[in-house]
Amino acid sequence: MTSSATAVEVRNGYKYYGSKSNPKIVLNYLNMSVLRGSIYGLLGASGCGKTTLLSCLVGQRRLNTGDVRVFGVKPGMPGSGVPGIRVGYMPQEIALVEEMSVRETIYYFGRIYGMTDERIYEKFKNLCSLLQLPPTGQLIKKCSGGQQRRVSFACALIHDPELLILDEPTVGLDPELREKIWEFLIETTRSNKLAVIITTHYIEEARQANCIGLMRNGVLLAEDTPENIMRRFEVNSVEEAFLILSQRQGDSDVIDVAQLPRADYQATSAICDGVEVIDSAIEKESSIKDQLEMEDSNKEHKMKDLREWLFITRGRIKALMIKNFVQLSRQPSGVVFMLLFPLIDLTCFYLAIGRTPQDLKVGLVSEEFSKWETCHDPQLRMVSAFNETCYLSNTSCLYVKELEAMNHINRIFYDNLEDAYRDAKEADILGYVYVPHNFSQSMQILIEYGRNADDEDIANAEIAVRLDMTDRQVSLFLEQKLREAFGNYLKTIINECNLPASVGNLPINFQKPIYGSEDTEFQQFVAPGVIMTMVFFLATLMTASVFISERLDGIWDRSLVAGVSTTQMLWAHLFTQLIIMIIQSTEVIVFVGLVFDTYNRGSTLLLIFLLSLNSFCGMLFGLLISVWCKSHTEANFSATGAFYPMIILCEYFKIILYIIGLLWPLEGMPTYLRKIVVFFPFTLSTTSARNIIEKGWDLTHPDVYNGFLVILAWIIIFFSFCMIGTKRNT
Ligand SMILES: Nc1ncnc2c1ncn2[C@@H]1O[C@H](COP(=O)(O)OP(=O)(O)OP(=O)(O)O)[C@@H](O)[C@H]1O
Repeated sequence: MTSSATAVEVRNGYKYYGSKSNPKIVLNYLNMSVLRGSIYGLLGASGCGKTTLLSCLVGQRRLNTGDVRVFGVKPGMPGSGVPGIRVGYMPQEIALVEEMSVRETIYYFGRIYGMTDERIYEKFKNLCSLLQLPPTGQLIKKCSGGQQRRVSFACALIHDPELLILDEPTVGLDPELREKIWEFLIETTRSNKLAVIITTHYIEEARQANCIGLMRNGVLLAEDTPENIMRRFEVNSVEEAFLILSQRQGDSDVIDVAQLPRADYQATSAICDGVEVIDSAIEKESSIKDQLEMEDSNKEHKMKDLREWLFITRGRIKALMIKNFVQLSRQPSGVVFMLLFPLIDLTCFYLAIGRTPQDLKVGLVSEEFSKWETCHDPQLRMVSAFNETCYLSNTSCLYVKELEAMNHINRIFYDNLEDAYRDAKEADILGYVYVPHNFSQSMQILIEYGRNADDEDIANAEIAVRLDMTDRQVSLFLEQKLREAFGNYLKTIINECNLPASVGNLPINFQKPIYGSEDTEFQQFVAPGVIMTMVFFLATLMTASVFISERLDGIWDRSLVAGVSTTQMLWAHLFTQLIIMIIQSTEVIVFVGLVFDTYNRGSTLLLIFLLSLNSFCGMLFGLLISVWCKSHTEANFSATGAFYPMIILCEYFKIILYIIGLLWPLEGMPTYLRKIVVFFPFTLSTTSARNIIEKGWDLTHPDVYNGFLVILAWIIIFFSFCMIGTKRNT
């Protein structure tokens, strides 16, 4: 049974990485005991499993078999305080937020441990002088390696833990400071019940520990006081003893536990118990009293945890959110990414897409006259009504004038058809318009005789157009403009010939639109989809990158060991980003409204709400990517991989991609696919946005609230998968 004097006990600890069928054994039925009020030096070659063992002690990892007890309870049990307030952990890597100052870092950990700011201040003052911390306002990234290590050490000590676990704390520190740290550890373990487990590559400094565990290939070869170890091997240094022991075990990577010398293998606390490491007062405590005390202490901790849960949770969320904002605000690229990129992207969109094409080169050939200069003759009469007869001549000039009025078309005049055709073939012009020799006369006959005109006149009253149709959007636009010009040409003739206006009209009348206007800008139509997708993926990339950095830097793990739950971490991030998303959405809507004069017939607030919800959804998607991806590269691949199918399949993006020549209308999709894509994050939400903007509908309309419901459903799906993934990872 674990005595109250025992802080840490590992029995038959077995742990492997990799698969069950091909395990890489890191802890091989290891036994270990650490007493309260003592320093335990854990020594061993690189890769022997020290960090893995420590991570099992702080509840970061679990053993595959065997038992770990910290203060008599399994790490991770509710109310155990491990991970959490009872343990101070300094990992091997720095695991601090580079953008935070020394002071902010210490306060971050203090708040996470549930300390009041006054208490943090007091402790901080002491630690500053003890560890010679750098100036309090200095950013961590501006500190030297040794300074960062000292700050990291201070973070592990800030809350007066009962168990201090230090993974190579003295690497990179000068001898004087190393000595000071050891003095501090010896003093603190003597004066209170602090237990310290320390790993170090400076084997000789471990002489100052009360107990040493020599580890190799996942087992403790020996566990004893430094003096006993040196005595047993008849050497003068711990290093020599370790060398002899290692040589005895040979170079084999696998150590057969059963073959270890009994005294070494058992490596029990009883051996280290012999050391006078505990104050006489502590020694005198009876085991019964110890037991009661331990139970009381556990109960007390449980009660305390319950009482302080609200206070600590609030403090932690606050600490995490402050950290997030500091991190973001001190990374100029982050601010640019979140606030400036949307504006830059939108500006590019509004300047590049949906604008009316200009300067379209079209060739003009008219066989009505030999030189185009004829059209500039002020005496030229193209239409003259006389005795109820309307005479037309050279009216190709009239058509050319109509084209000129259109602004979009750059007319290139040719004297013959061959030249125009050659240039069109060379793609110097987009096509040509050809007016036959007796066009005006034939047109006159057609107007006069209608269906009695002969076939030749009907054929000659026709303007021939030949276009390069490879750029479909441009050629469709040109076609429309050429028809429009002909309509205007006809109206002028009908007007000047005093004929009824309806003669020139098609018998179809497009009346005032129900919604929108006849000249609805293409941009106005596409903009909601662009904005929705843009904010979604900016949020995705930003979140994935923040979370992966946090995990790679070790801050995530360190915060978990400090007692923060994954749920708290997620909520803090979600709150932070939600605030950013609301700012971003407001900024985007105000920007497009003011700068690009985009109208909104519905509620702006509802639009901001929809956009924020959409980017929140994108953020959760980023979170999901970060949970399942190990590196930035993997995350970027996943985000990009998801981006294209989503936008290609979503209704409105087909149009943008159509413009750049990649896509076909949604109506061309197989019916089953159309039914699927409506459940994609942007499809119905974009419809909602357009219905708010164009039709002024509110949340009571199904075509508005359906978009909200789909986004909410995705938020729930992403969040659930995030929780599952995070729990699985931890
Ligand atoms: N997540 C992991 N997945 C697979 N193997 C791992 C993982 N973490 C550690 N290992 C392997 O387990 C072994 C023990 O690693 P560990 O970090 O515990 O050693 P260590 O004694 O702390 O080394 P060092 O002194 O260099 O820090 C090493 O061979 C390492 O490569």
